[in-house]
Amino acid sequence: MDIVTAQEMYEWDRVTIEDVGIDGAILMDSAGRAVADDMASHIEKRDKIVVLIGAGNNGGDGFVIARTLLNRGYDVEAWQVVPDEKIKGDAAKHRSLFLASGYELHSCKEVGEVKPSLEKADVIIDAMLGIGVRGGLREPIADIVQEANAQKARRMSVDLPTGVPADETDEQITAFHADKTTIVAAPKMSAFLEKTSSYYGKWNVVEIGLPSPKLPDPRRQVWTEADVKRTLPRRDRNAHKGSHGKGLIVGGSTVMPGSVAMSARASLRSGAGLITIATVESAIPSIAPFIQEATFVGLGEKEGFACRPAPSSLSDYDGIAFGMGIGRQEPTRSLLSEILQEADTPLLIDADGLYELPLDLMQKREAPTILTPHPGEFAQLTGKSISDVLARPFSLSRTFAQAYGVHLVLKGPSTIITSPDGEQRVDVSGNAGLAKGGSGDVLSGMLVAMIMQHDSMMDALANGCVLHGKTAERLTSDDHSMIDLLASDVVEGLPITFRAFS
Ligand SMILES: NC(=O)C1=CN([C@@H]2O[C@H](COP(=O)(O)OP(=O)(O)OC[C@H]3O[C@@H](n4cnc5c(N)ncnc54)[C@H](OP(=O)(O)O)[C@@H]3O)[C@@H](O)[C@H]2O)[C@@H](O)CC1
Ligand SMILES: [K+]
Repeated sequence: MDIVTAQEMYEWDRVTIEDVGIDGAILMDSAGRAVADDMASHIEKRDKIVVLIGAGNNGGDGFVIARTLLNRGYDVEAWQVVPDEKIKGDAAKHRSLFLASGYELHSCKEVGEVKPSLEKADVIIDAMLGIGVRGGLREPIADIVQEANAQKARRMSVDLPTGVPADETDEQITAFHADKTTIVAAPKMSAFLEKTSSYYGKWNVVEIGLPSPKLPDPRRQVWTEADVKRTLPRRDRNAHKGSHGKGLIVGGSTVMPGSVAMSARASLRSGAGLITIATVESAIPSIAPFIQEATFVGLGEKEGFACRPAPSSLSDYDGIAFGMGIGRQEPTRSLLSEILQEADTPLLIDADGLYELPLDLMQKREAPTILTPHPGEFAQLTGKSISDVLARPFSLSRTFAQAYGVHLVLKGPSTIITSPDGEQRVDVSGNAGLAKGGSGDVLSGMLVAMIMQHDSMMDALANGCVLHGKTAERLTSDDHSMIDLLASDVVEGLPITFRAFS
């Protein structure tokens, strides 16, 4: 499922109308009818429905939706919240069709006129503004949004909640707070951003008749369960332990010995053939009983933290993860520098490994490098503030991944995975149960296993993220709550997820 910016959506409309020749008013009719069909499945015939209609094409969709629902016998009051002369083009055409069909159109210049209807409504449909919003809301729309947000009615938005821009934004916004949004054709970026996603409520996308083969590829998509099922490698009957990769997990310290064990276990539960843990010599006896399937390499240590030299024969491994519980001390960072220069296999760097990362060495690597920061770690890597990262995760990820030639997994409620050439995939699985210590260690372990089994790095990373999130979702819907779920529960929940997906 592609994710678009406003500009990309306008280009899709242009291609459809100008290049393919589908009439704009017909397209609007298809869009409005598709949205009406979707909303009708959430509305009862006895519900009092108010449709709020703005001046642009979002309002045009609103005229089609109101007419379609009235044709089907729903109890609808249509309210135009802008002066007649503002309505132009295809929207004006659908306004005429609405009136010519014999339906009543109310209009208001200020919120007081529509307020009694909003108070009586069971459902408020917002077709005031879509991707064309610019700047803060003007009156009377600002007041109407506030009034609608204060009602008990179910709020449903067409394409976007009014006031939410399609794209990344630094601005503070006031917006319609939808319980449900029916998105037209493709989700817009703002559905995945911290500041704006909550305004959408539950959302889904309706198909409106755009010609897929002709639409420019935004190179940004939601990675769905179906995508995982399609791309997850199948196991060959003749496989042996070497077929699925030898992985090396470098991490841990005397004060944090457990995280490497968790990563290793997650890696093995995700199909890695063999896993070696490289950790400080003194921690091995305490870790080993918890992970009988792994082999160990002892690292030299200074005051409990790992130091050079790196494990010999790094090239024997098919994938390496570095950083979990390793600490941020200088000797540890020298160890990473050595590994960055010597490892000619995919290298994933997480957690403490991301601290003061030598970016120049990363740029020089020929084998893939994968970084898995959360927003705080990414802010430190880019020199931005966390709020900048949360406001512009798509653009900052793309710029960074392209500049340093890395695969970036920017973790969050919407995890954004970016390739060195700027392709992006978004994983929306998971829940607040994952916001715990150890979740990142589990994900890193899973990703190393995925990298070793997939031919495509992007498939590996996106599949690993979705399988991680889906496991948490399943566990919190069955035996656990988001409060008690532990990272180790996720590891032990992996078998059922893999059975469901493969
Ligand atoms: N091609 C098609 O037919 C298809 C179109 N589609 C639909 O069209 C939508 C995009 O339509 P759009 O481009 O007309 O923009 P839209 O969001 O309606 O807003 C423009 C109006 O808002 C006004 N306005 C702006 N900012 C404002 C503010 N802060 N406060 C108050 N007013 C403000 C602005 O006024 P102006 O600034 O021009 O005076 C103008 O009148 C899209 O989301 C989808 O629903 C799809 O169905 C696919 C097919
Ligand atoms: K809207």
